[in-house]
Amino acid sequence: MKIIINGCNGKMGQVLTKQIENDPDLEIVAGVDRTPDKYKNKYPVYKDIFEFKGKADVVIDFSNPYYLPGLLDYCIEKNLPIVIATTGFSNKDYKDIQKSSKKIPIFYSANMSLGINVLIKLVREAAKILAESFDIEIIEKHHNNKIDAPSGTAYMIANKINEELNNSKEYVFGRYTKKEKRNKNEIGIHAIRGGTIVGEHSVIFAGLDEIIEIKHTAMSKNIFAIGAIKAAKFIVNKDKGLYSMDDLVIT
Ligand SMILES: NC(=O)c1ccc[n+]([C@@H]2O[C@H](COP(=O)([O-])OP(=O)(O)OC[C@H]3O[C@@H](n4cnc5c(N)ncnc54)[C@H](O)[C@@H]3O)[C@@H](O)[C@H]2O)c1
Ligand SMILES: O=C(O)C1=N[C@H](C(=O)O)CCC1
Repeated sequence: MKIIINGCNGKMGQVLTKQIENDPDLEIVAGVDRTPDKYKNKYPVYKDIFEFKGKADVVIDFSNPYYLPGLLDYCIEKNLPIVIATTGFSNKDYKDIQKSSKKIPIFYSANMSLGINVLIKLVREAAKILAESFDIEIIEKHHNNKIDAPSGTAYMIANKINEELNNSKEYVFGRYTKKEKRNKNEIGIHAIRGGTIVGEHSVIFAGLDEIIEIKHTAMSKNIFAIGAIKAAKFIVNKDKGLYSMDDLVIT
């Protein structure tokens, strides 16, 4: 499988490079990054994906939302499947991803780890039982180089809980602007940034005299790269459409 890595000189791009280079079935044919000379990669790196004239089977993207329009245009023009792992997208970006998936296969997940996707399954079940009488709060922690907040994963967890509750919840980000008591219809979402924290997500169900906390801790970035490779192997021969971890790990 011939792969283009978009954002290849970022932290995730470099972890993904190592994982792919250890798999004899995979080949990186090109990388794309706005700082193409930052590392001595074994593959050519371009500033703009349209500069690559060779053949590829799939694109894996760990970069920045700024890249999205060009990336989708390229994949549609070449009829290439794409795995999008970038976070921090706007509502318009999500609509563009959905629209593009009517033409090409797109796999999107804000978190490629197996663990977070099992956590989502667990918190959906818990929310079904507890939402009437328990307050739900999400806390995420990441390293001090992360640009977007709250994390794409925190949004994804909140959206899945809300889906389970007929979209009855509204999101409250931090509480410093609020001078009133907590409303029952809220999901609070809180972001912490510091040091080299790879990624932690806790979902807290707080009730009368009892608390349930369901937590995932990422111990290395390898879990995201391994998940993205699995996603690439999964969509490479799929028809156009929008795919997610639900299709890959949760049956
Ligand atoms: N889905 C997942 O499982 C998962 C896991 C980890 C990270 N991420 C997401 O992946 C993205 C990348 O994470 P990272 O830690 O590697 O970040 P990073 O900042 O280390 O890397 C991003 C790379 O993209 C390039 N880039 C950024 N903006 C650009 C622009 N405007 N034009 C061209 N190139 C640009 C940068 O040069 C950099 O090399 C983030 O959105 C992060 O949240 C997702
Ligand atoms: O390191 C990051 O940046 C991460 N971003 C994703 C998110 O925003 O949810 C997934 C975890 C790591």
